[in-house]
Amino acid sequence: MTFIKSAISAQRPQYCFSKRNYSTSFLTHHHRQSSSLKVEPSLFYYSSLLSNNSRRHPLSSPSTAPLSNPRYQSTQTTPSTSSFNRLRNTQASPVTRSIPSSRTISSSTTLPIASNQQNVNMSPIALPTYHSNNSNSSLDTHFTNDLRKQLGIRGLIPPVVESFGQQKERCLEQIDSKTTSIDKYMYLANLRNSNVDLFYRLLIDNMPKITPLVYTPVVGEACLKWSHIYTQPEGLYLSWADRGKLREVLDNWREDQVDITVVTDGSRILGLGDLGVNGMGIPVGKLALYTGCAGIHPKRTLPITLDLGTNNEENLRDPLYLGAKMRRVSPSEMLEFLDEMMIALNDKWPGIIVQFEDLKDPFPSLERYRNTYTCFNDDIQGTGAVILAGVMNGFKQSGIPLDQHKLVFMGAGSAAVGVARQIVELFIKSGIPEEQARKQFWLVDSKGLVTNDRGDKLADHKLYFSRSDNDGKQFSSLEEVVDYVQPTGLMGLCTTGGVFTESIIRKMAQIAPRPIIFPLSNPVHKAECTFDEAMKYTDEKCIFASGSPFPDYTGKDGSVYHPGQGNNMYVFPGIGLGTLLCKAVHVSQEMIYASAKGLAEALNEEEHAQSWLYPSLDRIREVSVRVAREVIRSAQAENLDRNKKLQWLSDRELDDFIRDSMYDPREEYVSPAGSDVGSPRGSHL
Ligand SMILES: NC(=O)c1ccc[n+]([C@@H]2O[C@H](COP(=O)([O-])OP(=O)(O)OC[C@H]3O[C@@H](n4cnc5c(N)ncnc54)[C@H](O)[C@@H]3O)[C@@H](O)[C@H]2O)c1
Repeated sequence: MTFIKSAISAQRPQYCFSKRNYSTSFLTHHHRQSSSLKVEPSLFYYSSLLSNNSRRHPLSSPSTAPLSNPRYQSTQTTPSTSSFNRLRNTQASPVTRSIPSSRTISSSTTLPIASNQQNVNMSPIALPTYHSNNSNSSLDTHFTNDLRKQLGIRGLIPPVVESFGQQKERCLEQIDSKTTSIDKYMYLANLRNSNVDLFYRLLIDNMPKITPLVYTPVVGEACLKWSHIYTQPEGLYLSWADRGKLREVLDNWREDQVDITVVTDGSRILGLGDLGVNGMGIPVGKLALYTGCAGIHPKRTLPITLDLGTNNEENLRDPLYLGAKMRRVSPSEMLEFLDEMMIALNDKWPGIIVQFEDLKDPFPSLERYRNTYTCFNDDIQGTGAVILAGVMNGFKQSGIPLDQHKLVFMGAGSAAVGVARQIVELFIKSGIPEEQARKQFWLVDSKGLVTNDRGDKLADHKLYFSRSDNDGKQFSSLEEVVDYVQPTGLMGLCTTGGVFTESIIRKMAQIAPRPIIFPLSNPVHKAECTFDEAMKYTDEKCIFASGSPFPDYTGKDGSVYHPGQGNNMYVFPGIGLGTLLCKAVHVSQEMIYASAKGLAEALNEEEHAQSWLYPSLDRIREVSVRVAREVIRSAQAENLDRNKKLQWLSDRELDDFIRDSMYDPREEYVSPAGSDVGSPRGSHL
């Protein structure tokens, strides 16, 4: 049914809109050729069966209706004291009938495929008789006997009717049987494309095991080999060759509504450098985490990779490289391209959340768009928030008052500056004047301590923390800086493994009773020190978090210590979910700060008792609810929210609403005879 919708919408003329600087060259109406559409009766039968039973959250918009553009349309405030439950009961319009967004199967021979993360040719193509409508498995052992009868597919699936539990068991067995990480990655990619619900059930129920195979670290290897392991399209490529026509390219995406996109230009993928379009694994993986961790519906996510050339010689020489074989366009050309993209995206999907990822220079785009569009940069802001959350808990454990902390940062790139700026916010909010708060930071880069009289031209983003109180002294080594500053905390964001030496760590233990040591560089071999080293050289006193996972440490008395991991997945899914649900106009600095506060407060009693800095990843969906709640409250406080109805909910009611909004594939939604047939939860997202 979804592809029927897609085919119909493909024939609709697209709206034009006028906006300053909008190039008229891509303000065209386009009509698509009508594709031939043959649908067998069973599809309609199944569709009506499902639609008759689908349910919808009363506070939500129908899944087929795009979210209103918060910039142009304000949702009326509901000045009511009614509780969430009253809203639930009284505001529910007669059930909005909609076709479930997943676990719908179709039977067609000449339909264009509507695929979640596939960009396919518009012309009718021959399909197998039973093809998925939305990347779902065409024939699923999950289908009940009744459903198989109704669809006329008896005998085409193995006889047994399986639960998610049984299906997951097989998946896990197959993953374990694969010997290389990349084989596991490819198996999961195939599952994501062939059986969306099962993939996400597997991910949600096995977060610590599956996440590293879907995202970091394995996605790094996948990106390095992307052009060689490629089997099927995922995501959308916006190419330099298509500039001036980006709006038309967006029309090729087969979903009516997209709520969130992750955009990379592949210029700085993880710590691996310029990988060009091979960076597509990053937006694909990150959006899988948006769905897994925060329940943003997979149909409403869009991975985008910009093909603006590559300066990677290997790519340029590789006959199988999947992108344009040209050198990268200039930074100003790239900004022009981004301008067009942002306008086109917001024209096609008003209010879409844009998350920038792994751009070589992430600051210009963030500064340019943060107050105009709903966007954020995870490398700067997400990192800043997640580390701030750990630091908030760490400061409490350190026993040192906030205004007496002195923090040395090894590294002064986007992550370091993002983290330092967030901690400044904390200091300011706690009553420390900004000028004083700023002076509690010492940033060191590859040229030494960042000072005003160092002799080189500092990048703009370093200026805020550049020091002039160094009495003309220049420091070329971290140890000299530590001796001079006597810091209470050491943050490593310099991509250079082992620079927190034994001697430096021991000094930290002499300076502070419980020194904060955060070696945050990824992957593991680039970490500034290991958990083992930090614990050993501080006599097990350090407050520790890393970017990459480290094994537990067993202390001298046999106690087992668990290292904190400042993983961005603690915050970005909740930031996206909160922003989406309250329909925020922008993602403000306050909202980012609030996400950190939400994360810091998400620890349960047991985790607090063990002095953890971050909650268990097993509870990530609950953590995302908490983060989303804080993001929504912050947007409300700044009047950036357009979904005013949420203002009338208590925190508990708001949490319930957030939970109810999350996509969560469940058994009961696929039983044709059951009363609750319909979309998995969160269909309105
Ligand atoms: N949640 C997390 O833990 C998290 C999030 C984002 C980034 N990171 C990690 O942070 C690191 C930095 O990321 P980024 O995006 O800021 O990179 P970047 O390239 O923008 O910055 C690196 C900085 O380190 C400095 N540097 C490099 N070598 C150095 C050396 N030997 N001594 C001192 N300074 C040196 C550079 O001058 C630069 O200022 C990466 O390893 C990344 O994986 C971790």
